[in-house]
This record gives sequence, C-alpha cells and structure tokens, in this order.
Amino acid sequence: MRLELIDLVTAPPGRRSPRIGPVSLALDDGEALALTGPNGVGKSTLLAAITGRAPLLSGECRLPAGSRIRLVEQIARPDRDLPVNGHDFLALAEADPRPPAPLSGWLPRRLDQLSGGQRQLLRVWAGLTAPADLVLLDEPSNNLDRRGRRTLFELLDHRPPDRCLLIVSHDADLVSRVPRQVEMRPA
Ligand SMILES: Nc1ncnc2c1ncn2[C@@H]1O[C@H](COP(=O)(O)OP(=O)(O)OP(=O)(O)O)[C@@H](O)[C@H]1O
Repeated sequence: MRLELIDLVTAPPGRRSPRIGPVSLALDDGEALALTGPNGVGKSTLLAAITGRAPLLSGECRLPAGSRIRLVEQIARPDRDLPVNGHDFLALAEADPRPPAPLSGWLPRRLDQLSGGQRQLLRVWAGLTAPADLVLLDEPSNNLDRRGRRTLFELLDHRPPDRCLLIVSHDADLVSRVPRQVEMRPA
C-alpha cells in the first residue's frame, strides 16, 4: 500500500475555504510519518481529505482502490450514556481484544466511566490494531500525563508492522520517535 499526496489542496469538510496546501508526501507499506506544523495550518483537514471527508480542490490523493483507513480523531465524539464497555468497544472496532496493561484492566468498565486519557488510549489501540492499511492518528498524546504518554509509546511500538501510520502531533517527544517528519507551513 502506498499513500501519495501530490500538490494536494483541500479545505475543511463542506467548504471551499480556507484553502489548505499544497501538500506533497508519500508513505509506503509499514512506514510511519509524523506531520507537524502550527495550530490552524490544516493538519486535521488534511487527514479529513485523505479519508474523503474534505474536498479535493486540486492535486491528487493516490491510494490503492479498496484501501482501508482508520482515523482516530483529535476530539472523540461524545460517548456518554452509551452502555458499551471496553471489551464491547474493541469488538465493535474489530480491534485486537487483548491490549497490554494497563488498558487490559480497563476493559470491563463502561467507556463513560473511564477518564478522558484512558478512553484516548483505548481509541488509539483500536485504531492501531483494527484491520487497516493506513492509520491516521490526530494528536494521540492529547489528554495524557507522563505515564499515559509512556503507555502510548508502548502501544505504538506494538503496532502491526504492515500498516502505514500518519501521526499529527505537536508533541516533540512523540514526533522524535517517528522515523520521518514532514512539517506543514502556512501557504
Ligand atoms: N468547519 C470549519 N469552517 C471554517 N474554517 C474551518 C473549519 N474547520 C477548520 N477551519 C479552519 O481551517 C484551518 C485548518 O484547521 P485544522 O483544524 O485543519 O488545523 P490544524 O493544523 O489541525 O490545527 P491544530 O494544530 O490547532 O489542531 C484553520 O484556519 C481553521 O480555523
């Protein structure tokens, strides 16, 4: 699987402005890349364009037909009042049902009874281990304290090796652990 963005110009979903890009990058099987850049430069919008939610105004987004993409969004949709526990959540996401500790200990609990950071780590695990060719993580270390960030790094180390990984982050420590970095700059 190869993701290739060629002079891609996009905009937030349902809009034609502000224009984001042009951005060019390529990612091959099993590669991980960190996408950095200032607030508002368009990183989340670029991820939305790769998933097809944001418009392609010009340029190209090349992905093999049938590629499976998993996006772990920066802000989780509210799951309050959903009677779903961690086991159910991983099963629904078709994710690996056996995450490492401490995530394994949270699985019997309802998602709405976990902390924001605990939910965040479960969402990242689900994104990393569910069937996919390309995993997009938007600010995965948000909400995490030092121990949570260490756990996140372990989860990333355990990711299945065959999939491409694109991580949007402002976290210098996380970015430095990713072999390749691309910085988005304002047009
Ligand atoms: N629904 C929207 N309508 C109008 N403008 C929007 C909308 N969503 C985002 N924008 C604008 O599009 C630009 C890109 O936003 P985006 O969230 O992609 O940036 P980002 O690089 O991910 O920022 P951050 O690092 O703060 O998460 C910003 O200028 C933002 O204000």
